Amino acid sequence: MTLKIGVIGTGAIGQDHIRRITNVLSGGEIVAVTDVNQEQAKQVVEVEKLNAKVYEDGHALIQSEDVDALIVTSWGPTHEEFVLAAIKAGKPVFCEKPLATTAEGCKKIVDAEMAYGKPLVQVGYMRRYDKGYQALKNALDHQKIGEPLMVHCAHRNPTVPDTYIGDMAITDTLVHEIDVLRWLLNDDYASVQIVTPRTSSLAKNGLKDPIMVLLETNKGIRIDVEVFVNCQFGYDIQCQVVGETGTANLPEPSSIIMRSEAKLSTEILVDWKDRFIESYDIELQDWINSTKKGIVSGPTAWDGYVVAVVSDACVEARNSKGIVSIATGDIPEFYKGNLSIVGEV
Ligand SMILES: NC(=O)C1=CN([C@@H]2O[C@H](COP(=O)(O)OP(=O)(O)OC[C@H]3O[C@@H](n4cnc5c(N)ncnc54)[C@H](O)[C@@H]3O)[C@@H](O)[C@H]2O)C=CC1
Ligand SMILES: O=C1[C@@H](O)[C@H](O)[C@@H](O)[C@H](O)[C@H]1O
Repeated sequence: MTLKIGVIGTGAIGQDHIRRITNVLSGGEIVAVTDVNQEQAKQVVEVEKLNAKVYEDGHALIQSEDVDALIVTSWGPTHEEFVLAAIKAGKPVFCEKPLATTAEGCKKIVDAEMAYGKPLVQVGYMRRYDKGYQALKNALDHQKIGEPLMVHCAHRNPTVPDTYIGDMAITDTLVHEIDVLRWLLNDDYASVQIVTPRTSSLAKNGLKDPIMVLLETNKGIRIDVEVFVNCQFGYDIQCQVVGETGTANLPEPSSIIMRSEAKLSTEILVDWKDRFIESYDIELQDWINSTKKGIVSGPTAWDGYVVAVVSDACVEARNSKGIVSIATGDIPEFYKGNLSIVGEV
């Protein structure tokens, strides 16, 4: 059976997911699309040669009998509304990060899903599907460097668009580390502090860029994450775990090593689409397969909620310039069987 999928939001990642489902993956077909920019949605149908109907809005698409499952790739602040509507319609939904822009919004989704009685929601935290992060997790789970003590991370974007404003360094960018590190370490966060170095003269729109995020986990592991979204030189993701008997680093994406013109060089990727291309493919294929089986095997609404609680605390820490405690609460029974299945390597 082919999973008939409707996509809400045909911007950058919406188009990317449409392309991979149409040309790379198996078992799914895009039968419906919508975007507030209707012209763009029509163009995507044309360019990708989709046999898909363009709906006037997300709600009409969700209600359509032609659609089995949904992908939400519209702007972050619209996710909550569409995910709640999908749950009400009893349809599985893959929602790009963030699940909602506030913990309160995510909690409404968690409550609605539990009231529905069956998991329907997967959140697009694709780093859990990255082979590099999976290898790192494997090393930690098998005690290859002893107990983890510290983690040093960097999340660098070359530049960001003018729509990237306010707290997005936290709510749009840092959220990837918040999700993947709790999965990697099998731990949750206890507190956060944010320190701001001198701001880059190349940062636009009043952004304080870079920032340094200092997290502490319940087990006492200390994490520092540099978020620098105008670093100019490339899309650069770093993660080093320091354990009791060694260190383990996230591998660099593979690239040829050149000796030329008296220089030894390797390329650095510049686009997030390329850095995690394989992870997105694996993630969406897993979602299609799991949805057909009627299960959620990737990051759940609970994971999306926890990330939002931590992200809210980070925003508070930045504003107050102090150390903010984090209490994510106990995972409900409902979500226990669904956690971290993609982590088993
Ligand atoms: N997992 C990942 O690595 C990535 C995730 N994302 C997430 O995906 C989402 C979309 O990001 P981009 O594609 O980069 O943004 P984008 O701005 O390129 O595309 C978003 C699209 O949603 C449409 N849209 C906005 N409100 C809508 C509504 N109410 N109904 C229908 N369409 C609506 C816009 O017109 C636009 O075409 C964001 O939440 C972002 O955080 C984006 C990039 C990478
Ligand atoms: O999710 C993503 C974007 O939305 C976000 O704006 C970037 O900072 C991240 O690196 C990218 O992975």
